[in-house]
Amino acid sequence: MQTYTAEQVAAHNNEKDCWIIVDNKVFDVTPFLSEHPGGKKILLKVAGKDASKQFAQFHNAQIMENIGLPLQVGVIGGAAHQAKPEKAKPVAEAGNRVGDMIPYGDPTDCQDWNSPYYNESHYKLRRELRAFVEKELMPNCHMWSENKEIPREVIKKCAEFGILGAACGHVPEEYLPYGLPAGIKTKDWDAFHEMICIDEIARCGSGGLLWGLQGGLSIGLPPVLLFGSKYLQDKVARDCLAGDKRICLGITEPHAGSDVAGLKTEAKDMGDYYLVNGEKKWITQGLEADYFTVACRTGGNGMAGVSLLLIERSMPGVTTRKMDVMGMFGSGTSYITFEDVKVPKSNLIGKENDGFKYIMYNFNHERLGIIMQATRLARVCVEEAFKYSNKRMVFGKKLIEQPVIRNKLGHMVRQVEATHAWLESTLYQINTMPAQVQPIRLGGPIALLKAQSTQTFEFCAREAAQIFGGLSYTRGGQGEKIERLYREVRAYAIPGGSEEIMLDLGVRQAQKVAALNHAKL
Ligand code: HEM
Repeated sequence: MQTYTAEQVAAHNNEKDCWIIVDNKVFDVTPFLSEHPGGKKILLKVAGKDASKQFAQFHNAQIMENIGLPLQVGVIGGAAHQAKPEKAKPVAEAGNRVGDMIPYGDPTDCQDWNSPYYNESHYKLRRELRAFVEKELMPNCHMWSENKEIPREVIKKCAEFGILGAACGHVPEEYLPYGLPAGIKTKDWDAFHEMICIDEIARCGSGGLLWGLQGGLSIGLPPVLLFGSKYLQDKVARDCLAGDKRICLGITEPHAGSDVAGLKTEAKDMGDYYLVNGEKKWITQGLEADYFTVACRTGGNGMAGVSLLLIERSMPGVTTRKMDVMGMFGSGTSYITFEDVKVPKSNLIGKENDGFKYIMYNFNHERLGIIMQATRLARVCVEEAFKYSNKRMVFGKKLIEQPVIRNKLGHMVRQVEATHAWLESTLYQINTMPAQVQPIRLGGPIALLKAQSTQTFEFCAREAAQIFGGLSYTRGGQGEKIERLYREVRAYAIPGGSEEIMLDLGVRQAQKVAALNHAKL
């Protein structure tokens, strides 16, 4: 790239020829003057000068990446060598340190704390994912969210990186077209690897992106993998994990949400097929799904009469329509109708009338996914708030110098760190506790932890929004992530078991376990 001296740049100082310097990079902003959302005059005031401070004050990193860099014409002499490296130190030389060391912007194990939970494979995974997410997802995340669509080729790229394969727990090697991320073998894959995958993607600060990539897949495919026949697994698993087909889970209905056992979608036994009629609502990734793992009533009332069927879009009578919702843009939230759909008996997942058991089994995995996401999204609020408080000047001081702002940050941090520590301790149980006792021992704590994580997320989104002020009320720009996250909180606090149901379930389960343990109550 061409090098210039500050004196050379200073000559480009008028409306017809306007250059500026930001962080030792030289930009020709002449063609951008009348398009600049902040105004022409403000740019002309710094024409030919170093405007690094002003740029940092009003823009986020994505603006430099997407709009600034295409205007770059050179660097300040020797800056190619002097330029600050992107990261404080190359991660490879910094032990387990990952990220920019923004206070609490990453889990403590990434910021020089010792941890009993992670080995080199976890750090390798984190580093590789971070580079992938920062290059392929983060710069365009806001645009996809505003367009309410994640391009197919992005989903394919994520599949090729192994991200889709990583979203469904333990997947047999034969169904993983691209293996797992960072070359990790299936036998070595554990709950912490899964958490790191979600954690790194969630750094984009968009639940819609996460759900648009894998929100349906991570809950729709596991029942097929765990309980479906080889025929069904062969039919769907590889294509879905390759990002070529999509699958979703259809449980919630207009008349049955938390009350799963009350669902009404009917699958009538017609001999060699089921005739399915009913409606499903708020189905993530349903809009473009090729396959639907659907809870239907095959027996009497209540939980004993529910079965899971794999319904295919190609079957006549399946219709999906886009729902207009508050957030999670790009995740394909849909309303689905099944009208006289003939579903072959070979598409029954597991045994007839055992569906409720499968759904409940699946819920712990689903809830852990929600917890991992909500905890990182809350952390994004902390990170953004810390960064902004360190640059925003109010009453002659940086925001961080105001005790009231430090108080807000303190409350945010203590909740995120407590939630993350509880999550890690729970994942350690998933890795080490015998599988057969996990549903009874972990169902309650996972339910309570889900409520803990979503309330933490809600608190942090609110407090970060207060710190960002009007910027968090504005779509795009510096408060972009906070504005989006504030709208996405409900998508975490309600589905997968609302906070109210979770808190109640957690205590009921505790009573059950206490009885089994002959607790002296
Ligand atoms: C490469 C150079 C620059 C580019 C590509 C650029 C781009 C942008 C963009 C995309 C926005 C809209 C941000 C939003 O949606 O919130 C914006 C806003 C703004 N820019 Fe720039 N800008 C540049 C340089 C500057 C400089 C040097 C200054 C100050 C001297 C400046 C001052 C502002 C201001 C005051 C706003 C409005 C901020 C707000 O809405 O809160 N810009 N700029």
